[in-house]
Order: sequence, then C-alpha cells, then structure tokens
Amino acid sequence: MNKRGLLIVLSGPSGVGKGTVLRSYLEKNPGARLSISATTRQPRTGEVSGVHYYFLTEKEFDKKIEQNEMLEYATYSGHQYGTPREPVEQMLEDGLDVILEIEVQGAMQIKESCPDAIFIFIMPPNMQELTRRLVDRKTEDEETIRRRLERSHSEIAMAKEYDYVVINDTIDNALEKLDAIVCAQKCSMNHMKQFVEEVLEDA
Ligand SMILES: Nc1ncnc2c1ncn2[C@@H]1O[C@H](COP(=O)(O)OP(=O)(O)OP(=O)(O)O)[C@@H](O)[C@H]1O
Ligand SMILES: Nc1nc2c(ncn2[C@@H]2O[C@H](COP(=O)(O)O)[C@@H](O)[C@H]2O)c(=O)[nH]1
Repeated sequence: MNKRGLLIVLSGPSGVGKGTVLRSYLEKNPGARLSISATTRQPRTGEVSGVHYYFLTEKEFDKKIEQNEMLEYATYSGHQYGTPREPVEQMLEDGLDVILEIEVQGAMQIKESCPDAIFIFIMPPNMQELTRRLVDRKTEDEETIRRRLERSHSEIAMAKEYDYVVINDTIDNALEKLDAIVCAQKCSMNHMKQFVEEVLEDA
C-alpha cells in the first residue's frame, strides 16, 4: 500500500463552512491532520497561535517566504496567509493524510508543485445562505463581510479548476461526500500504483 499520506486541498468562499465540515471530518478520521497555516491577520476571539493559526507579523511572514519555508502563500483581504512546508512534508511522510484549508490562489500553487494532491471545492447551496452564514457568525465587521462576499464571486468561478465540488447544504451531507471522495481517491490507481508494483515484484 502507498505509505505516503494523501494531500487534500479544500477551498471555498469565506463562511461556506469549510472549518465546520473539517472539524467533523477530523473527528471521524484519526489518520488525517489539518495543516496549521500562518497568517498576518489578527486572531479572532478564542483563536490561539499554534492551534488555529501561527499569527505572524508581516516581517516574520516575509522572512519565511524568503527562506522558502512556505509551501504556498497568498494575500487575502489585505492579509498574508501561507502553509508552512516542513510539517506538511513530515506528516505525509508519516503516512498521515494532510488537509490544506486554503483559498484559491494558494490552491493553484499547490496544483503546480504537488500534482498528486486532490482538490475539493466547497460550495454554498446559494448566495443568500452564504451571506447569512457569514453575517450570523459575527466574527467580521460589515466592511470585511462585504469584501469577503465580493471576493466569493471570483472564488466560485475558480471551482472548475478543482477535481470535486461538494455542496455544504447540511453538514452531514457535506461530510458524507467528503468521506466518499477521499476514500475513492485512496483506492485510485494514482495512489495505489506503488502497492500494485510491489505485489507484482513478489509474484
Ligand atoms: N451546513 C451548514 N448549515 C448551516 N450553517 C452552517 C453549515 N456549515 C457551517 N455553518 C455555519 O456557517 C458559519 C461559517 O462556517 P465556517 O466558519 O466553518 O466557515 P469557513 O468556510 O471556514 O469560513 P472562513 O473561510 O471565513 O474561515 C458558522 O457559523 C457555521 O456554524
Ligand atoms: N492560500 C492560503 N489561504 C489560506 C491559508 N489559511 C487559510 N486560508 C484561507 O484564507 C481565507 C480567510 O481565512 P480566515 O481564517 O481569515 O477566515 C479562507 O479562504 C481560508 O481558507 C493558507 O495557508 N494559505
């Protein structure tokens, strides 16, 4: 069997429910880990550095880019976000599946650098519901919500670059689909090639 874990890239507009669906997925799948991103945005109430994000200054973030320590990075809503390279490499090496919850520009960088990754786009059932979720979450001010919703249009247009689209109408539905996609990918020839070759060598 392929001992290396699967790299799963998950994107979708802000407020669609990526984090919510992922929390349930991770509870059900002990062999999967969420990559902890770095960001220059301010922590929200309750967010802890090293748990939800690594909260960095602009200077610290730029230094990590210079030292090639980011697997991908992008600017979103005036702040920098990026995936620290080393922990992702280590977890994949250890056979764990690694999930990157990242926006579309970063996802396209991963598509270039990690062609074996699987790309999943989470869609809202409709734009009214996306707005409602973002407003009801009460973590952003009105202007930030406006900017995030404005950006959601170009993000949704990028969904066609992904391998799969999952509609987050209910958390249970989205979770079931996410599980099924990852399960199918782990049985794909792309992922199983090494195992098939090993069996043939033994035969
Ligand atoms: N299927 C669902 N039905 C109803 N509400 C949902 C559903 N999924 C998530 N939510 C709610 O929508 C809000 C946004 O969810 P969440 O914070 O997970 O979004 P996100 O995509 O991770 O956002 P961001 O990218 O801004 O971090 C939360 O209040 C969450 O409880
Ligand atoms: N390119 C990257 N995008 C990231 C990363 N970590 C998170 N994100 C995305 O940023 C927006 C905003 O996140 P928020 O926590 O401020 O609401 C959202 O789309 C995230 O998916 C990353 O490492 N790289």
